[in-house]
Amino acid sequence: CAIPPSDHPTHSNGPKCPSAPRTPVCGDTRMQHKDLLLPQHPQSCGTSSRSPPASCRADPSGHLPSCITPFQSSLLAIDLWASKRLGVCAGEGSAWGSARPLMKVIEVSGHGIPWLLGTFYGLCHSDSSAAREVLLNLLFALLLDLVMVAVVKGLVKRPRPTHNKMDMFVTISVDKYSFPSGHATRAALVCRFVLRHLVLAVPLRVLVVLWALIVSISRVMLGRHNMTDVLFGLLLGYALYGVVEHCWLSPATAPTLFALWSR
Ligand SMILES: CC(C)=CCC/C(C)=C/COP(=O)(O)O
Repeated sequence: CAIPPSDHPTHSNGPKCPSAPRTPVCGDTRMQHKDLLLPQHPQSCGTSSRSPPASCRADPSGHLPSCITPFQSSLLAIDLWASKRLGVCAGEGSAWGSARPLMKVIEVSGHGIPWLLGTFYGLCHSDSSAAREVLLNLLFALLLDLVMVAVVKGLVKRPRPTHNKMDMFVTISVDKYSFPSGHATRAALVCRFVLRHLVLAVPLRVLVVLWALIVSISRVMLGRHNMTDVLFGLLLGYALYGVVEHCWLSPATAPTLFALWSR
């Protein structure tokens, strides 16, 4: 990676930022300011639209944490650069653009709508009380996941990568933000849930784990997310399963809810 002189953090008509890191440029994957967390505050140091220094974006009235260190901003820069390189299905003209339709099928397999509708359908049509208990808890897990992801996205407000084409199947307003990946949280949560509560043969268990990994990797390949969005999403989904397990709904703990679904 080279650092072009034009990206030096001192701007001719703005405040000087001597300690700010410069932005690496590799091939045509130059990072832009909007790739970093948030829209810039007008008073913050880097007023240029070209790679302003991350540490100068620390702004008490803005959305970036004021404590971001040069080390953290370097990690973010690496994340943006590597994610852009890995976004090989971000468009039809991208390096692996022909695989984009397949990636979009994988995307739908991890989308909230099919999971919510499928779980609800199963709940309405299941005859066994044990199956109803598992499905009711899966529904709770999926809703909890949607709420948590929406809250974190709304708080962090990290924009999606600039190379992302916003052509996703059914989104809600916070889905313009990227951190964390809702698909990754759902994949990790559903994977843990299924492995714990469904009796599956080993090859099927392996397939479930592979599905979760493929859904997660496809988020970066499609250009929807940076790697840190997906990694945090996986951790969040994994942790959310712990909450679901802790609050496990049963006829003893939630009798009214179970009465709704009993026949
Ligand atoms: C509308 C419903 C029920 C769910 C939205 C699902 C969705 C579009 C999540 C965004 O996922 P990423 O954060 O991985 O892009």
